[in-house]
Amino acid sequence: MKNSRVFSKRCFTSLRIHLSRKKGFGPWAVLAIMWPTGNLPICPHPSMGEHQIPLDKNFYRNKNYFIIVEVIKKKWLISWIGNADHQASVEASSSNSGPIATALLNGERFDRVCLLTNYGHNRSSAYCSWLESQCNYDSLAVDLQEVTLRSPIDYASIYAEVAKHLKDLGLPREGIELTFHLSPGTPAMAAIWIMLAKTRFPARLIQTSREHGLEAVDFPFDLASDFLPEFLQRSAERIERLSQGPQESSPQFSKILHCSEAVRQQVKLARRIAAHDVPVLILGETGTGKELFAEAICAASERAEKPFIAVNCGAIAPELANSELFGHVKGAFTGAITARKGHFQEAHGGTLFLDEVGDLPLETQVRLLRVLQSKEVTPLGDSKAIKIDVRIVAATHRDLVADIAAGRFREDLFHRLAVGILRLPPLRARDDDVNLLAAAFLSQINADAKGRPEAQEKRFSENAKKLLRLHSWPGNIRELYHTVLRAVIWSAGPVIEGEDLQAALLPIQPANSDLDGRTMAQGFDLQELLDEMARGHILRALQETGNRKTAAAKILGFSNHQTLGNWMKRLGLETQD
Ligand SMILES: Nc1ncnc2c1ncn2[C@@H]1O[C@H](COP(=O)(O)OP(=O)(O)OP(=O)(O)O)[C@@H](O)[C@H]1O
Repeated sequence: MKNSRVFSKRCFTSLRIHLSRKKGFGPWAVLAIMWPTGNLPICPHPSMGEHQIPLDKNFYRNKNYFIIVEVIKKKWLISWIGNADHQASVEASSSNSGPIATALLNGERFDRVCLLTNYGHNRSSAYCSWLESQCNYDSLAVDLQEVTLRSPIDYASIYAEVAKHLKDLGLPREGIELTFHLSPGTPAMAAIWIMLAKTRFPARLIQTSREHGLEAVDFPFDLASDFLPEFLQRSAERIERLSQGPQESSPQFSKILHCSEAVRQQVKLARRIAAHDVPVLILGETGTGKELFAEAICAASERAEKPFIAVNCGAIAPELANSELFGHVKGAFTGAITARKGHFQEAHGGTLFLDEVGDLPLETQVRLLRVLQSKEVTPLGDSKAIKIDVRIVAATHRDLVADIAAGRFREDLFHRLAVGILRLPPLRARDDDVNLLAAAFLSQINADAKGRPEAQEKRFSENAKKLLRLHSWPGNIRELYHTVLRAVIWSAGPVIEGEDLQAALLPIQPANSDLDGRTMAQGFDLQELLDEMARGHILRALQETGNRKTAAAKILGFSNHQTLGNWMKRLGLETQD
């Protein structure tokens, strides 16, 4: 359940529901009306179009209505055909139908079943016909893919063939929920499924056995997040190796004010990587100076005299992303009255800064990867590819490791962009940088104000400096600059007192700030803070599921509703059955 709105104490006599492709909701979106009790009295067919739904006014009076937008994903099962499957089909014993048939007969329904086989054509086709006849689906269509392996225990060829087949199927794809069946085939085949499911092709895993029937397989680890941090570390080492000869002192980096060791390291890496014409990925919270670093890298590179085009990918409407980046010809789509060059063509010869690259839709990520590989762009509606020579510097504040694991960011694109990685630390982790930056901003503001009749040369009191050090700066350097500017305005005399600074600090902090809105200076009880968060999330999950504990437990990642019950008891939450 992705999104819901509560219409409190309102009555509808009828409701017009428009089913459409919604931004970010994948291909199928279902609007339904849901009772607080969890019933679904109306659930229109998940197809496009408008539905007029009559409602009984009295029946609905004084109740809360939830309008639910739920994504219905198509379910695909992918599996090898194993020896046990063949045997079951030949022996036709009712007690053992083999791993694949067991999954189809005892589990949820799949919209598509794709089977890989390294057995002969006749045997595998016969098995598929048998499987179709066994399953009580109205019409089960099994796709069979014959594969040649060096051997059924040769990891390299299993990996190459499976990955190729999944790519040919256009996976991973929004709107498709993948399931891999681990039981058929060799242990090497199972190992490859696990590896792919945890990295490039996020998928659920299942297994079957005679004793336990069908089971979901859960792993208490995540390859993407366990592996990628190490990869990031190795990338920094790779940049060090890339650099040869004495380090130039590049004045272009002088705008990056710092005295902390953490930033010094990043500037050193950036200086070196500027000299190599490779893509760069800059990671860091908002306001940490990612764009400043990108500009300095461009200015210190051989492309300094060529265009530097900065694009905020997060600000582009998803449906316009392809045309913005790659351009379009006249009439390519409704509204394309004239042809337009994309940012790639505008940056030809120079540097393209893709800020918030993690916000690009998956389809644009695929095109971007293709452009980076082929060094050619094809504007929308055109058939001719245009050669381009562009250096990419990308940046994001998002946790790309989590995005890759969740299938929101393509791992192959990540590797392509992350030849050089810079990780900009948040301001709170930069030792004395706060005071240095605040002093620099204050003297710049003093200098700008000079000559104005009411201008006063301002300085910080010791108390104000202390407060600067204690604040957690969730908006980082951007927040620091604006706070100093506000404090200059608030302070009546030449000294910025602690109270002036306190008044200038923004009271609202983002929900994901480390201390949930509190500063270190205020002090906090970690356990109490965690319990408070847990209470909030549990109540939200219960509200969204109409108090159905099993469904709420699933949302919260608990294995069953008893675990949720235990948490609720410990946190003093009443069960509202
Ligand atoms: N080390 C620094 N020295 C001086 N000014 C800095 C420094 N780092 C950042 N700034 C300034 O802080 C502001 C925010 O920096 P920038 O726009 O580069 O951050 P960002 O990480 O790209 O932010 P966002 O993720 O929101 O796009 C800019 O005005 C920039 O000039």
